[in-house]
Amino acid sequence: MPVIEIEGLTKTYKSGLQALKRVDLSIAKGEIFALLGPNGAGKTTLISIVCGIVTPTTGTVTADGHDIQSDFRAARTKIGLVPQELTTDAFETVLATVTFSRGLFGKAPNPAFIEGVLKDLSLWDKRDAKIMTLSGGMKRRVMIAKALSHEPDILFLNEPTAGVDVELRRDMWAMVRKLRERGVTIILTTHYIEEAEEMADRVGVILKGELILVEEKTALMKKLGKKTLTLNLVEPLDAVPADLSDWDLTLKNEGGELEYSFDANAEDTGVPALIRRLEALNIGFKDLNTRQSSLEDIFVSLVHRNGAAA
Ligand SMILES: Nc1ncnc2c1ncn2[C@@H]1O[C@H](COP(=O)(O)OP(=O)(O)OP(=O)(O)O)[C@@H](O)[C@H]1O
Repeated sequence: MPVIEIEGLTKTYKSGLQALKRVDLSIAKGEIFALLGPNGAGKTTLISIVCGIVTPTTGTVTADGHDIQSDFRAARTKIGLVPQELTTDAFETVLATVTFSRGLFGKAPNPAFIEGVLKDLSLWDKRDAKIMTLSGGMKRRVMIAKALSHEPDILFLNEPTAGVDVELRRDMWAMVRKLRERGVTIILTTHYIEEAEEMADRVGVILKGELILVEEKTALMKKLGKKTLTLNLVEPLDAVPADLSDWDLTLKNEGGELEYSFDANAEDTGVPALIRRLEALNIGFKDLNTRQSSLEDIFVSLVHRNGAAA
């Protein structure tokens, strides 16, 4: 059963800018879904519509079966949103802010639950601190605590780790996993592909308002995955020799490294023949290694391909 169902969603802002072009997307309960896309692709617009902050031009969205427009309150109660920007009262304490946030959703007070949330986010010791006295990372944790205060089943994280340090990023990832274990569905947008690679069950790529791809992360990496063979040459080369034009080669590191990108799933990868040819040409190498292309490589090539096509 999908927990979020998006059908025929479009958004044209008053300026005439079409931020979303017919998005259809269904997200299953308990899934971690990563929405990737460059700046201005429409990620925030999409999230804002689902959270009822922006009105769609056409299309429907349901959250846990509730239409986000006709049944707004019920839909909104199911959702927690951690926005990109910090929006919170600087003069309030951590505990008051998070407690108040729960109240906004009409939920009965539950101090024990709030205590648990603050402890999970290592905020309990700071509960009496005013927000303005906290570090940027701590403020971000407060935003997450606020979003979780009313026990949502669906959590939107808009660029959760933009500009945070490595430690906080790891903490966030751990927290996201913990939430998922409890059955919370998580939709995150990110610029850090590493983050999607680490966390997501499924990945959606949005470009210029279009959801150009939605796929299981592992399948995506397998399907589009390439491997790169790097050879550390004995003598640097000025250019890739014409005799090697059958292979997709690039020189790196001032000609000291030869890189060969190939389809790891292919019957004939071209690797053995390349090695033989190098030997015949007397191009020696000291060392070699191969690596699987990352989600980042895949993403960059997708953006490149679509950008070039447009
Ligand atoms: N209120 C608005 N009025 C007019 N245009 C808007 C408005 N909000 C966003 N846009 C435009 O819609 C497009 C999509 O913006 P959106 O914020 O959804 O992208 P994004 O993928 O979240 O980007 P980022 O990663 O930079 O936040 C952009 O071209 C943006 O300038």
